[in-house]
Amino acid sequence: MNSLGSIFSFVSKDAVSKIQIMENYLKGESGERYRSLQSMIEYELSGNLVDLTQRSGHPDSGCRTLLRLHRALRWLQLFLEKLRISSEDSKTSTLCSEAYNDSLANYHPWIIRKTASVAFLALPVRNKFFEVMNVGTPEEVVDMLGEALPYVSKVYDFTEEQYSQHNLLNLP
Ligand SMILES: CCCCCCCC/C=C\CCCCCCCC(=O)N[C@@H](COP(=O)(O)O)[C@H](O)/C=C/CCCCCCCCCCCCC
Repeated sequence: MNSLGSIFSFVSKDAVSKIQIMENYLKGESGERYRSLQSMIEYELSGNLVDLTQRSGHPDSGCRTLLRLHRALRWLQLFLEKLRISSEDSKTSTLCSEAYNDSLANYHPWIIRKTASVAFLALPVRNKFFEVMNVGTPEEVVDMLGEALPYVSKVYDFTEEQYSQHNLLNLP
C-alpha cells in the first residue's frame, strides 16, 4: 500500500493500527484466548468485554476490531477477483471503486467514501499495478491470484459464519 504513494497512507495507517490492537491482545496476559476466532469470541462475550450497542467501556474489543478487518477483507476479495479476470485495458481505479462500493463503503461515512474515491483515481494502470505487486509477469500474477483467492474466501466465509452465529455483524 505504501509503495502506491502517500495518498494511500490514511488507509494503511488504519489497517496497521487495527492489526496492532489484535497483536497486543495476542501478546497480553489473556493472549491464549486470542489464538483462535472462536476462543476470542467466547472469551470476550462471556466476560462482557464487547460493546454491543454503542462504543463505551470496551471501544476497541477484539471482536469489534476484527470485524473492521473482516469487512476490509471482503473488499480485498472482490477487488482481487476483479483484477484476476480483468483485461489489459481495464482501469484499476474502476475495479477498486466497484469493489469498495459493494463492500466497505456501506459502513463508511460520506467523508471517508469521498476521500477513498479520490484516492482510487491515483491507482496505476493494471500492468503497472501488477508490477507494484512484485509477483512476476501479468500471467504469473493472474495465476497467483487464482491460487490465493480460495484461501481468502475460506477465511472470509468462516469469519462471517462465526460472527453471524453470535449476532456480532453490526458491532458499533
Ligand atoms: C495483493 C495486492 C493488492 C493490494 C492490496 C493491499 C492490501 C491492503 C489490505 C487492506 C487495505 C484496506 C484496509 C482498510 C481498513 C479499513 C477498516 C475500516 O473500515 N476502518 C474504518 C472504520 O474504523 P473505525 O473508525 O470504526 O475504527 C475507518 O474509519 C476508515 C479508515 C480509512 C480507510 C478507508 C478507505 C478504505 C478503502 C479501501 C481500499 C484501499 C485501496 C487500496 C488500493 C490497493
